[in-house]
Amino acid sequence: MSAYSTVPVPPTAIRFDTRNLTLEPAGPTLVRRMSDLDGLFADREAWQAAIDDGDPVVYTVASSLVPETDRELPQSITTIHPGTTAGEFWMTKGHQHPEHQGEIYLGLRGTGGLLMFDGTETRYLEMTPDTIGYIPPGWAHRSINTGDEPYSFLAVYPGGAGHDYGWVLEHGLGKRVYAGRSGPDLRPFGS
Ligand SMILES: O=P(O)(O)OC[C@H]1O[C@](O)(CO)[C@@H](O)[C@@H]1O
Repeated sequence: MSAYSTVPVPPTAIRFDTRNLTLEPAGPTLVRRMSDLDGLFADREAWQAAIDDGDPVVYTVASSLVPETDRELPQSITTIHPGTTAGEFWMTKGHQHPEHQGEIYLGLRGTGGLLMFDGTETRYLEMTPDTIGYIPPGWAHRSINTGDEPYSFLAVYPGGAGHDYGWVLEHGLGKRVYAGRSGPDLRPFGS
């Protein structure tokens, strides 16, 4: 038997409840409030006002029991609540994987966007239920709820990839996504 086949999770059936959008056996659930998104929305005053007004939950990430460790393949369901901050759609913090590795997202419910940036080029994918968004190695990524109901998607990613949030704070993601008259309005990051 390979040394890798014994740690840390044995072959396991993970139940994906498509109605309640849960994974069982469940791992930790991460809750990100507005105050966790410091420095990410263009309008800092509007961001602070939302915190003062109750610090709403912007998104949750519910993981299965597979851990974020090297060679493992964790899964999680992210749900971003609908909302805007000074017109900018609510979104995940966004990160780069320090160990450049790919990742897939499967749209489950609601409508969203997958914004990717490689340091030069920006790509934006519309995400609806049954769309698989592919994030190639080396592309920082952020998800955005572009609808008026919660947007949920399943992520599957290499457990050793890591999350670099500083890179996104420093470089942005090339664009910002605002609520336009007829859908998402992508504006240059620095505008
Ligand atoms: O790490 P962030 O940018 O807060 O966003 C969370 C997202 O990242 C992941 O943890 C994995 O890339 C997803 O499960 C989740 O959608």
